[in-house]
Amino acid sequence: MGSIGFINSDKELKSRVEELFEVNEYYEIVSMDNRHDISDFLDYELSEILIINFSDVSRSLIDTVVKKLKEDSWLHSFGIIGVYDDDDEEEELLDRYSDLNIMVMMSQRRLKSHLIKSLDIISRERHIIFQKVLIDNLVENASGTFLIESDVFIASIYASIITTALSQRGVIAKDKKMFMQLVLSEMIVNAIEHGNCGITYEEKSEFLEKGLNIVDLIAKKCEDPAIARKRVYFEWAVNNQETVFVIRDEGSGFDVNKLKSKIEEEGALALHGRGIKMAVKLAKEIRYNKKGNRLKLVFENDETVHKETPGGFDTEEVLTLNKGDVVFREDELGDFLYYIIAGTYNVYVEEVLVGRITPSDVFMGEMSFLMQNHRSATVIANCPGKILKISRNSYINAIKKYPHYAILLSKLLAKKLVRANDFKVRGEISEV
Ligand SMILES: Nc1ncnc2c1ncn2[C@@H]1O[C@@H]2COP(=O)(O)O[C@H]2[C@H]1O
Repeated sequence: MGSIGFINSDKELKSRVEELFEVNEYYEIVSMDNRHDISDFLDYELSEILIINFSDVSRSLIDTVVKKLKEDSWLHSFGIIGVYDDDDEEEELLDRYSDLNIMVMMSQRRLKSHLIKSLDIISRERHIIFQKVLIDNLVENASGTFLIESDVFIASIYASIITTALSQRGVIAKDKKMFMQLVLSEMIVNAIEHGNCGITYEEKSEFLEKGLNIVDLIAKKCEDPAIARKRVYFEWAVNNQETVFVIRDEGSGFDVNKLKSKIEEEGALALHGRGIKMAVKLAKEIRYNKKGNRLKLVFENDETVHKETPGGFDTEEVLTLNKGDVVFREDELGDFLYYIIAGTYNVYVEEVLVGRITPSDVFMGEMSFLMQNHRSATVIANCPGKILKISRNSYINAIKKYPHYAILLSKLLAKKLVRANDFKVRGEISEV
């Protein structure tokens, strides 16, 4: 996962966060409290996760991140874990920084219980998120299921993982991402609260009126092992036209007709949270099963969204390939580098399969491109795919403008080498 950047100038918070990482061998944290270090870190580490203190008095630190993102949002496609102190309003912060890919926001109180836990989930599911390790194919269907425990914070992480992936794939517009994330996370929270934990609206209101937090009510319910064992099943499937989500819980359901008539009576669904209100606006279809413990939401894909490509290459030619198409042949002169938008590709040397290239490699054809000589292998599309053809001139110009493109290419080559070593040792084609 590489280093995780922590942007913050609050000394007390710094030591609290670093303490959490000390006992964890898996992640390495780099704390930064000045613009210069942040700039360098973002350019050269190309980190996947940043932790940002959004209550930082030194706002210019956050502005540095925003500026970098504006320069090249493809290169800096990291997810953000936001922390704030209790004087700040989470919703206000989310609104203010809606351009940033905030995967989860947590108050400083929750750091101990949720920071490492959130990182673990993002790290486990990272294959479906980050642009540079993106899912194989734009044209093929993709689907998956998450099993979610009764933890309200975790719900929002899963919702953001999937909406981040959809937005990066160009399935939903960036400005819609935040709303879809909110809808899904509220629906999952409903399934946890009212489904698995069996909390009634009356019980919830009573608890809240006492000034208590719903998180504590859920924790209290989970003292019963039978409730604690229950999970929410969050399924997603995306095809060329639409994205379907199914949220199912293990509770006893509720009277769907009663909800329907309440909805008709109250028009704007006054009694039911912002999640349902937004879902009604955004979704093409919302359907509960009879029992009321399974919700299906269908969203139409946004056809007008352009999938992000690396900055500086916007005018290059996009090639569409079919299975079996030859991208280039061994020994040809290699003047172009290819950015992989979609598809998987087999690599043959003297007709022997030696490797497989996927979008996680980001580029292909970099070897002869860099060394100005002949292609080291023949590359053939393994399924329908899309690639961006980048000329030497364009790449060199991009490096002049953003020197870290050179670092990115070196990092990718190093990864490929690790994989090739793996292939030599184990004789199998693995994904790094
Ligand atoms: N063993 C390998 N595993 C994965 N990709 C490879 C391997 N060997 C060559 N390639 C890729 O195939 C490309 C063939 O053309 P290039 O030599 O320009 O650049 C090469 C790399 O992008």
